[in-house]
Amino acid sequence: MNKKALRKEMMATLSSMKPADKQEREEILKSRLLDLIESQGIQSLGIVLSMPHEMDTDGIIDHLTLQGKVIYTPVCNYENKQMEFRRFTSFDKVTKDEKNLRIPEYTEDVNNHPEMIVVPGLIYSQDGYRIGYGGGYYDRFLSHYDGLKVSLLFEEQLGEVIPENHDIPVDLLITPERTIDAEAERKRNV
Ligand SMILES: Nc1nc2c(c(=O)[nH]1)N(C=O)[C@@H](CNc1ccc(C(=O)N[C@@H](CCC(=O)O)C(=O)O)cc1)CN2
Ligand SMILES: Nc1ncnc2c1ncn2[C@@H]1O[C@H](COP(=O)(O)OP(=O)(O)OP(=O)(O)O)[C@@H](O)[C@H]1O
Repeated sequence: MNKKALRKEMMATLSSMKPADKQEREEILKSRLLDLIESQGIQSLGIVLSMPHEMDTDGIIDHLTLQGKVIYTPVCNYENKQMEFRRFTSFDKVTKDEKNLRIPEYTEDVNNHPEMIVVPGLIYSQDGYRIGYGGGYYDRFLSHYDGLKVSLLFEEQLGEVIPENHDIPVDLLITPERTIDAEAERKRNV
């Protein structure tokens, strides 16, 4: 199957998850991520404002904002294909971009080097390679980023991903069941 068909299939799988079941697993993912942030002493992080079929990030963002962590969310420039991370302060100060994605209202407070970035995606291999939504926004961005890269996913999203030249793998994969040290998997595979 090509990447486009794989994306479509995974979107359908995610959309067909029973809401109660999805919510229960998201709660586990949330607490696993919060534990990691705590144990690593992370103060600043980049994370998406989720779309309906995605892993819900609003609860995570709420919790971290209350803890005083500094949150940045992505804003895409669809012309030059670049992405930057803008400071998020409140859900009252969120607007929509031209593709209907939620973004923080304009602020000059941009930080492209938060300590951790939660990287979105549809399909992941155990060694941290990823099929995203196809813009290449994260791959381009991550080529200049050297902090901790973490992804949150359901077990159903683990599969085979054939790495391409520009693909930047993540360091850790968190599922409701386990945390996979993707970097160690890569070392094991060479
Ligand atoms: N919630 C959330 N925000 C996010 C992402 C994400 O995965 N989730 N992104 C993660 O990268 C970035 C946005 N990614 C995008 C990827 C592709 C297109 C896009 O141009 N889509 C085409 C259709 C592509 C297709 O053929 O399926 C379009 O809308 O015309 C837009 C945004 C930043 N913000
Ligand atoms: N570092 C880069 N420099 C230039 N072009 C890139 C880079 N990374 C990705 N691209 C281009 O972006 C397009 C989409 O890439 P790809 O299919 O790997 O996206 P993806 O991994 O699904 O998305 P994302 O990285 O946004 O989650 C491709 O045409 C690819 O060549």
